[in-house]
Amino acid sequence: MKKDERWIWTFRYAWEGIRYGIRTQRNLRIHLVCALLAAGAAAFFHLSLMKWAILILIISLVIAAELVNTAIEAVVDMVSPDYHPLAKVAKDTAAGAVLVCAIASVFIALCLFFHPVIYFFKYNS
Ligand SMILES: Nc1ncnc2c1ncn2[C@@H]1O[C@H](COP(=O)(O)OP(=O)(O)OP(=O)(O)O)[C@@H](O)[C@H]1O
Repeated sequence: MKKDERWIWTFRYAWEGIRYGIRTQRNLRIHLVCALLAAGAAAFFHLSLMKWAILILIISLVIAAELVNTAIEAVVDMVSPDYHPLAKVAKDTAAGAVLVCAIASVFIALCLFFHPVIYFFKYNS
């Protein structure tokens, strides 16, 4: 394979990983639905460009954390199919990372939408 063709395959493998995550991880699908709802709300409330940027950043962070969690689960299942306390540590801390990002995303969404929602109901009631 030519060197300049390799980056295309890198994208292809990355896309396969994302598709695998969506296919197998229920939580990832839930995060994606929440992300679509948040993007719809952002469009509805005409969020500023800066707020859009923050929203996209936190959505990407949650989805990336979920994909890394999926990767860690796969590696743990491969190297330690039987119970091992370190396998438990790896899976639980990876899941903890997703939880931290998900909780942060809820608080950030509250900050982003607080004023637009207040103004919307103030001037439409
Ligand atoms: N090989 C193992 N050794 C020790 N504990 C394990 C092992 N596999 C799983 N566990 C424990 O069981 C929990 C659930 O594991 P599981 O593989 O079902 O992950 P999960 O987070 O439920 O994955 P999914 O997102 O696919 O539902 C882990 O968080 C961990 O505490």
